[in-house]
Amino acid sequence: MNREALFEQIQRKQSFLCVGLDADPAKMPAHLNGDVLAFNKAIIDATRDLCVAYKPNTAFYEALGLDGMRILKETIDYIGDEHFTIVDAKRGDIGNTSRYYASFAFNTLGADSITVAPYMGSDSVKPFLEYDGKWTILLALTSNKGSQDFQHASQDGEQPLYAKVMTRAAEWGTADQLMFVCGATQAEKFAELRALTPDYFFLVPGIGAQGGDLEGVCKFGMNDHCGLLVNSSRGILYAGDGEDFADKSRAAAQDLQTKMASALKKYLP
Ligand SMILES: O=c1ccn([C@@H]2O[C@H](COP(=O)(O)O)[C@@H](O)[C@H]2O)c(=O)[nH]1
Repeated sequence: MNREALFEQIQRKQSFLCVGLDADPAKMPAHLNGDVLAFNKAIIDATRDLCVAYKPNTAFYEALGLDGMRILKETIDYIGDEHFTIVDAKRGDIGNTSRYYASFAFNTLGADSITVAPYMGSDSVKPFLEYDGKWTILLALTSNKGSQDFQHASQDGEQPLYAKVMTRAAEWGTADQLMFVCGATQAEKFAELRALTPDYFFLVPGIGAQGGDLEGVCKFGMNDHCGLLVNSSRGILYAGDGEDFADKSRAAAQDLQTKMASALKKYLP
């Protein structure tokens, strides 16, 4: 899916919501007996018209063993082409290995994008960027407390690491093939992040359970293509735990979509 098609979908649905598919059998409603695929399908059916993207985090599927890989693939197939799909795997290795991480996400799973860690530098990221029509989503300023350890640090009075990552990576990939992960818990930095990379989309996790600031993210992070995909995983998936869990998930997604529709009216240039 290209940037224009993504923006068209955002405008049509008045939503830039990404539903995170972090399916945890221990948190799923008891009556599903741990059937992760049935759970995912029910969540997808309940939220399709309210979101523009889905983000399965591979950790939850890897933990299920061989069956998890099948469920991950069947989930992505079930989502279909209308939505932007993000394989949240935070990959990145020497180039020869990254090529196979990229092949898994794009050829095997058929996803639109994969999250990648920038720590190993340009040759570890470039194999992901070689796929036409696919996206690399690079970790820039993550939502967790540990982002303070390295990402906020600067060496010898230079810009902080997150800023260096964004500036350098924008030389490797255009705004039509590269996005950045910027956590909603870092909303006070969004004006700076947007100034560093005016045209790029940001994948923004951290609202809901992690306490991120949706309004701040929208106010300082929106660009003329919206430029934001805001993710919620637990806040939507586990809004209910009874037979009506999908209705509860829909209500949680609807609440976010309503807020996003007002933010688009207020902040879309
Ligand atoms: O900085 C980051 C990068 C990735 N994540 C992932 O996003 C979801 C968030 O889940 P919630 O339940 O909505 O908190 C999860 O898959 C994380 O691994 C992130 O949180 N922060």
